Amino acid sequence: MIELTDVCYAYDGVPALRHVTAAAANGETVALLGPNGAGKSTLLRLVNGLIFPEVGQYLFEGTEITARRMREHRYAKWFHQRVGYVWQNPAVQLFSASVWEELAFGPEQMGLSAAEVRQRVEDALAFCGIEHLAARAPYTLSGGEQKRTAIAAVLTMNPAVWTLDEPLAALDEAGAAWLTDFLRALKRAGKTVLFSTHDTALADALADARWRFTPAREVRVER
Ligand SMILES: Nc1ncnc2c1ncn2[C@@H]1O[C@H](COP(=O)(O)OP(=O)(O)OP(=O)(O)O)[C@@H](O)[C@H]1O
Repeated sequence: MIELTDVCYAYDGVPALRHVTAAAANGETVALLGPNGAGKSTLLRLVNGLIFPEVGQYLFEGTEITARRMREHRYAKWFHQRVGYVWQNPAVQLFSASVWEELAFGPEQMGLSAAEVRQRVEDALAFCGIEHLAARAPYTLSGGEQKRTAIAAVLTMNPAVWTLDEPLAALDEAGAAWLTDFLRALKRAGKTVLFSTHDTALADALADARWRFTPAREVRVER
Protein backbone atom coordinates (compact mmCIF):
# COMPACT_ATOMS: atom_id res chain seq x y z
CA MET A 1 0.00 0.00 0.00
CA ILE A 2 2.71 2.43 1.14
CA GLU A 3 6.30 1.79 0.15
CA LEU A 4 9.13 4.15 1.01
CA THR A 5 12.53 3.27 -0.38
CA ASP A 6 15.69 5.10 0.67
CA VAL A 7 13.73 8.33 1.18
CA CYS A 8 15.66 11.47 2.13
CA TYR A 9 14.20 14.89 2.85
CA ALA A 10 15.82 18.08 4.15
CA TYR A 11 14.53 21.52 5.15
CA ASP A 12 16.90 24.14 3.73
CA GLY A 13 19.68 21.59 3.60
CA VAL A 14 19.09 20.30 7.15
CA PRO A 15 18.15 16.59 6.98
CA ALA A 16 14.78 15.63 8.48
CA LEU A 17 14.62 12.10 7.00
CA ARG A 18 17.69 10.04 6.11
CA HIS A 19 17.47 7.00 3.85
CA VAL A 20 14.12 5.82 5.18
CA THR A 21 12.97 2.44 3.91
CA ALA A 22 9.65 1.24 5.32
CA ALA A 23 6.40 -0.23 4.06
CA ALA A 24 2.84 -0.58 5.30
CA ALA A 25 0.62 -3.30 3.88
CA ASN A 26 -3.08 -2.87 3.24
CA GLY A 27 -4.95 -3.07 6.55
CA GLU A 28 -1.86 -2.64 8.69
CA THR A 29 -1.64 -0.27 11.67
CA VAL A 30 1.73 1.43 12.11
CA ALA A 31 2.87 3.52 15.09
CA LEU A 32 5.50 6.18 14.38
CA LEU A 33 7.57 6.56 17.53
CA GLY A 34 10.56 8.69 18.43
CA PRO A 35 11.75 11.84 20.15
CA ASN A 36 10.66 15.40 19.34
CA GLY A 37 12.04 16.61 16.07
CA ALA A 38 12.98 13.13 14.81
CA GLY A 39 10.95 13.47 11.61
CA LYS A 40 7.58 11.81 12.30
CA SER A 41 5.45 14.74 11.09
CA THR A 42 7.73 15.17 8.09
CA LEU A 43 7.16 11.55 7.15
CA LEU A 44 3.38 11.93 7.51
CA ARG A 45 3.47 15.03 5.29
CA LEU A 46 5.37 13.03 2.72
CA VAL A 47 2.94 10.09 2.90
CA ASN A 48 0.15 12.65 2.28
CA GLY A 49 1.82 14.03 -0.82
CA LEU A 50 2.41 17.49 0.68
CA ILE A 51 6.17 17.16 0.28
CA PHE A 52 8.14 14.73 -1.87
CA PRO A 53 11.33 12.69 -1.50
CA GLU A 54 14.46 14.54 -2.58
CA VAL A 55 16.19 11.19 -2.86
CA GLY A 56 14.49 7.79 -3.00
CA GLN A 57 10.97 6.82 -3.88
CA TYR A 58 7.45 6.81 -2.47
CA LEU A 59 5.06 4.31 -4.01
CA PHE A 60 1.36 4.41 -3.16
CA GLU A 61 -0.53 1.35 -4.41
CA GLY A 62 2.33 0.88 -6.86
CA THR A 63 2.20 4.44 -8.25
CA GLU A 64 5.14 6.72 -7.57
CA ILE A 65 4.00 9.89 -5.82
CA THR A 66 5.90 12.83 -7.26
CA ALA A 67 5.33 16.59 -7.32
CA ARG A 68 4.78 16.41 -11.04
CA ARG A 69 2.15 13.68 -10.80
CA MET A 70 0.31 15.48 -7.98
CA ARG A 71 -0.06 18.54 -10.20
CA GLU A 72 -2.16 16.37 -12.52
CA HIS A 73 -5.79 16.66 -11.48
CA ARG A 74 -6.73 12.99 -12.02
CA TYR A 75 -3.82 11.67 -9.95
CA ALA A 76 -4.23 14.25 -7.22
CA LYS A 77 -7.96 13.51 -6.95
CA TRP A 78 -7.42 9.73 -6.83
CA PHE A 79 -4.64 10.05 -4.27
CA HIS A 80 -6.31 12.56 -1.94
CA GLN A 81 -9.49 10.50 -1.83
CA ARG A 82 -7.48 7.45 -0.80
CA VAL A 83 -5.41 9.08 1.96
CA GLY A 84 -6.79 11.11 4.87
CA TYR A 85 -4.71 13.29 7.18
CA VAL A 86 -5.58 14.37 10.71
CA TRP A 87 -3.08 17.10 11.58
CA GLN A 88 -1.43 17.45 14.96
CA ASN A 89 -3.06 20.87 15.31
CA PRO A 90 -6.55 20.38 13.85
CA ALA A 91 -7.15 24.15 13.66
CA VAL A 92 -4.94 24.32 10.57
CA GLN A 93 -7.13 21.90 8.63
CA LEU A 94 -10.52 23.45 9.50
CA PHE A 95 -11.46 26.32 7.22
CA SER A 96 -15.25 26.26 6.70
CA ALA A 97 -17.84 28.55 8.26
CA SER A 98 -19.52 25.71 10.17
CA VAL A 99 -18.78 22.16 11.27
CA TRP A 100 -21.51 20.91 8.93
CA GLU A 101 -19.90 22.63 5.93
CA GLU A 102 -16.50 21.36 6.99
CA LEU A 103 -17.77 17.79 6.92
CA ALA A 104 -19.67 18.25 3.66
CA PHE A 105 -16.70 19.72 1.79
CA GLY A 106 -14.86 16.46 1.08
CA PRO A 107 -17.80 14.40 -0.19
CA GLU A 108 -19.00 17.39 -2.26
CA GLN A 109 -15.56 17.54 -3.89
CA MET A 110 -15.91 13.82 -4.61
CA GLY A 111 -19.03 14.65 -6.64
CA LEU A 112 -21.49 12.75 -4.44
CA SER A 113 -25.21 13.55 -4.58
CA ALA A 114 -26.68 15.99 -2.05
CA ALA A 115 -28.51 13.11 -0.33
CA GLU A 116 -25.32 11.05 -0.04
CA VAL A 117 -23.37 14.04 1.28
CA ARG A 118 -26.05 14.65 3.90
CA GLN A 119 -26.03 11.00 4.96
CA ARG A 120 -22.25 10.94 5.30
CA VAL A 121 -22.22 14.15 7.32
CA GLU A 122 -24.96 12.91 9.66
CA ASP A 123 -23.23 9.55 10.13
CA ALA A 124 -19.86 11.20 10.85
CA LEU A 125 -21.39 13.71 13.30
CA ALA A 126 -23.05 10.86 15.18
CA PHE A 127 -20.01 8.58 15.11
CA CYS A 128 -17.80 11.33 16.50
CA GLY A 129 -20.39 12.49 19.04
CA ILE A 130 -20.49 16.06 17.75
CA GLU A 131 -24.07 16.45 16.43
CA HIS A 132 -24.54 19.37 18.85
CA LEU A 133 -21.65 21.23 17.21
CA ALA A 134 -22.93 21.06 13.61
CA ALA A 135 -23.82 24.76 13.35
CA ARG A 136 -20.75 26.06 15.21
CA ALA A 137 -17.83 27.78 13.54
CA PRO A 138 -14.80 25.47 13.87
CA TYR A 139 -12.55 28.23 15.20
CA THR A 140 -14.88 28.67 18.21
CA LEU A 141 -14.46 25.03 19.28
CA SER A 142 -12.20 23.70 22.02
CA GLY A 143 -9.07 21.78 21.06
CA GLY A 144 -10.72 18.41 21.73
CA GLU A 145 -13.85 19.40 19.78
CA GLN A 146 -11.69 20.55 16.89
CA LYS A 147 -9.88 17.21 16.92
CA ARG A 148 -13.18 15.31 16.69
CA THR A 149 -14.33 17.63 13.91
CA ALA A 150 -11.10 17.06 11.99
CA ILE A 151 -11.55 13.31 12.35
CA ALA A 152 -15.20 13.53 11.27
CA ALA A 153 -14.16 15.55 8.20
CA VAL A 154 -11.82 12.75 7.14
CA LEU A 155 -14.46 10.15 7.97
CA THR A 156 -16.92 11.63 5.46
CA MET A 157 -14.30 10.95 2.75
CA ASN A 158 -13.94 7.32 3.89
CA PRO A 159 -10.29 7.00 2.77
CA ALA A 160 -8.51 3.63 2.64
CA VAL A 161 -5.51 5.08 4.47
CA TRP A 162 -5.67 7.16 7.64
CA THR A 163 -2.68 9.14 8.85
CA LEU A 164 -2.89 10.87 12.22
CA ASP A 165 -0.24 13.09 13.75
CA GLU A 166 -0.29 12.75 17.55
CA PRO A 167 -4.00 11.92 17.65
CA LEU A 168 -4.13 11.99 21.46
CA ALA A 169 -2.93 15.60 21.64
CA ALA A 170 -5.61 17.94 23.04
CA LEU A 171 -7.84 15.07 24.16
CA ASP A 172 -8.91 14.52 27.77
CA GLU A 173 -9.18 11.04 29.30
CA ALA A 174 -12.62 10.34 27.82
CA GLY A 175 -11.52 11.73 24.46
CA ALA A 176 -8.40 9.56 24.50
CA ALA A 177 -10.47 6.45 25.24
CA TRP A 178 -12.84 7.38 22.42
CA LEU A 179 -9.93 7.92 20.03
CA THR A 180 -8.41 4.56 20.93
CA ASP A 181 -11.74 2.85 20.21
CA PHE A 182 -12.03 4.83 17.00
CA LEU A 183 -8.62 3.66 15.80
CA ARG A 184 -9.60 0.11 16.72
CA ALA A 185 -12.75 0.48 14.60
CA LEU A 186 -10.64 1.68 11.65
CA LYS A 187 -8.44 -1.36 12.08
CA ARG A 188 -11.46 -3.69 12.18
CA ALA A 189 -12.80 -2.01 9.03
CA GLY A 190 -9.57 -3.01 7.25
CA LYS A 191 -8.16 0.50 6.93
CA THR A 192 -4.45 1.15 6.77
CA VAL A 193 -3.53 3.43 9.67
CA LEU A 194 -0.32 5.37 10.39
CA PHE A 195 -0.19 7.42 13.55
CA SER A 196 2.61 9.21 15.37
CA THR A 197 2.56 9.17 19.12
CA HIS A 198 4.59 9.58 22.29
CA ASP A 199 2.11 7.28 24.06
CA THR A 200 3.56 3.79 24.14
CA ALA A 201 0.31 2.38 25.57
CA LEU A 202 -1.53 3.51 22.43
CA ALA A 203 1.12 1.88 20.25
CA ASP A 204 0.99 -1.32 22.34
CA ALA A 205 -2.81 -1.42 22.08
CA LEU A 206 -3.01 -1.00 18.31
CA ALA A 207 0.19 -1.26 16.32
CA ASP A 208 1.05 -4.17 14.04
CA ALA A 209 4.37 -2.48 13.31
CA ARG A 210 6.47 0.31 14.82
CA TRP A 211 8.57 2.72 12.82
CA ARG A 212 11.13 4.00 15.33
CA PHE A 213 12.62 7.37 14.46
CA THR A 214 16.10 8.05 15.78
CA PRO A 215 17.66 11.44 16.54
CA ALA A 216 19.90 10.73 13.50
CA ARG A 217 16.70 11.00 11.38
CA GLU A 218 16.75 7.32 10.48
CA VAL A 219 13.88 4.87 10.88
CA ARG A 220 14.02 1.33 12.24
CA VAL A 221 11.07 -0.90 11.39
CA GLU A 222 9.91 -3.35 14.07
CA ARG A 223 7.16 -5.91 13.70
N1 LIG B 1 8.89 23.77 7.83
C1 LIG B 1 10.07 23.48 8.38
N2 LIG B 1 11.16 24.23 8.13
C2 LIG B 1 12.37 23.94 8.67
N3 LIG B 1 12.57 22.89 9.49
C3 LIG B 1 11.52 22.11 9.79
C4 LIG B 1 10.22 22.36 9.25
N4 LIG B 1 9.38 21.40 9.73
C5 LIG B 1 10.13 20.61 10.51
N5 LIG B 1 11.40 21.02 10.55
C6 LIG B 1 12.51 20.39 11.30
O1 LIG B 1 12.62 19.04 10.85
C7 LIG B 1 12.89 18.18 11.95
C8 LIG B 1 11.81 17.10 12.03
O2 LIG B 1 10.59 17.73 12.44
P1 LIG B 1 9.22 16.94 12.58
O3 LIG B 1 8.17 17.96 12.87
O4 LIG B 1 9.05 16.07 11.42
O5 LIG B 1 9.53 16.06 13.88
P2 LIG B 1 8.53 15.19 14.80
O6 LIG B 1 9.20 13.86 15.00
O7 LIG B 1 7.17 15.18 14.24
O8 LIG B 1 8.57 16.00 16.16
P3 LIG B 1 7.47 16.15 17.37
O9 LIG B 1 7.47 14.85 18.12
O10 LIG B 1 8.07 17.27 18.18
O11 LIG B 1 6.15 16.51 16.74
C9 LIG B 1 12.99 19.06 13.17
O12 LIG B 1 14.35 19.36 13.41
C10 LIG B 1 12.23 20.32 12.78
O13 LIG B 1 12.73 21.46 13.45
